[in-house]
Amino acid sequence: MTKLSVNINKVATLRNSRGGNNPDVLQVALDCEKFGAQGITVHPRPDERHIRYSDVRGIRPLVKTEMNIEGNPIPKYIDLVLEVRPTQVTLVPDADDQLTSNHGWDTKANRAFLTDVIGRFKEAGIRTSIFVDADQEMVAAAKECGTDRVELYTEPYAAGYMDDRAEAIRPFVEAARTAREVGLGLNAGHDLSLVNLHYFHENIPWLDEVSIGHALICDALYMGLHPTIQAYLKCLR
Ligand SMILES: CC(=O)[C@@H](O)[C@H](O)COP(=O)(O)O
Ligand SMILES: NCC(=O)COP(=O)(O)O
Repeated sequence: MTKLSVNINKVATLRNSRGGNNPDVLQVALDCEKFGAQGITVHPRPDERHIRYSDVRGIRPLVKTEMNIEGNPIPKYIDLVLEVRPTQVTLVPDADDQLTSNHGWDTKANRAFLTDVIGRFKEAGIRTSIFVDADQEMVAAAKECGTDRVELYTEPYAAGYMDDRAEAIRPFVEAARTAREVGLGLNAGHDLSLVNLHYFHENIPWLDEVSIGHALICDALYMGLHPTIQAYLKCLR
């Protein structure tokens, strides 16, 4: 079974645009679960322009499914994750001022650093995942860092889907096979949508989790949050 984890960063971005607490990010997290989401993802950035560190602390006790915290393991992020103890932490190599995530880790060049950070989170009983490009070498090297899972960065798949979806999925199937062979769990995310999700899942049915935010929240503007979450779940059946 592939779990759908809803990334609620975009809801926080909307709230932050006016100050105040509308929409209420904590309530949206609860409602996503009520409407069928099997996890909640947040990605606090150092400048807190999307989800805030205080949101992460507020959401943790409310989430009854799985909580996934994504981000660059700078010291204050590591402290937050160890304090909040989510189900899963996903390490993403974002620069401070990056608009959004746009690449995975070089797991060979950063092996010592990643091994150390992964070890600290695993010691605290937190499942770990490393954000990687669809590159078999990077997936295999992620295993050597001691992580439980990898998350494949799917933006290139989403970008290539309309032109030639068979070609766009190819490196992802290869990377996913490597993950399975070396015994890593498998997540995926970034720009997955109602257009491209079903084909992705059909080709990689052993996926453990997808985390989806931007397209899902956009769809919810038209369809409503409950029908939207149900539509995404249908793509994963
Ligand atoms: C790692 C990843 O792909 C997501 O966490 C994504 O970066 C979230 O995007 P925003 O923070 O831009 O909403
Ligand atoms: N890890 C990917 C994620 O959480 C959501 O990415 P996106 O759907 O907002 O592009």
